[in-house]
Amino acid sequence: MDTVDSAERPATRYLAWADIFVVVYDITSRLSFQLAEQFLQQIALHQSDHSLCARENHKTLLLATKSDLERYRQVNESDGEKLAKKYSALFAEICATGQHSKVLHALHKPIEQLMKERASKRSPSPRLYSSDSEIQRRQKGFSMSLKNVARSGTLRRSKSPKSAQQKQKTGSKLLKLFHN
Ligand SMILES: Nc1nc2c(ncn2[C@@H]2O[C@H](COP(=O)(O)OP(=O)(O)OP(=O)(O)O)[C@@H](O)[C@H]2O)c(=O)[nH]1
Repeated sequence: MDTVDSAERPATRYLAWADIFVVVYDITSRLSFQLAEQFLQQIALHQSDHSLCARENHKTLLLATKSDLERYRQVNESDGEKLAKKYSALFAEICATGQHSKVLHALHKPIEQLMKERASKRSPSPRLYSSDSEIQRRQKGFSMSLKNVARSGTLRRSKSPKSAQQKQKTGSKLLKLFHN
């Protein structure tokens, strides 16, 4: 995701649906590092309260770019690592203009981890996932509601002969009128 767009809407709108957050800073800019921490804080806050979130869990990757510009470095690699650790994020220093394989590897890691975690949480069979007692409870609840429906139907049906008689009476009155 790119949190900067032409509409200048708040970046927090991504928090509800994102599976993976990639927070990028520039090693030649201390300010970008500080901003990265602010984003990490927002993500951590969101993760502690899932009430607005449709996702089960997330992964966060803290990505430091411009590792080729060593002479302009303002943020040590260890500072990046520490920050990532503080927010339980993955960390990588990359150079966008250099080896693409390193960039790809860094981006692939959180995807891989998330998929593994979700696969291990998912049950191989839905029948095994719900306990037998849970299934029985649901079946009991269902049959109870069926009984209630049937009961209310019987009540209605007990009223219906009366109304059928009334209909018949009205019909015969109308026929008499026509005959007359
Ligand atoms: N040398 C070097 N330059 C980079 C690297 N990553 C990005 N740049 C350069 O930094 C500038 C900004 O890169 P962008 O990817 O546009 O950064 P951004 O933060 O998305 O910028 P905005 O879209 O303007 O907000 C461009 O000129 C890039 O070529 C890197 O790893 N090394």
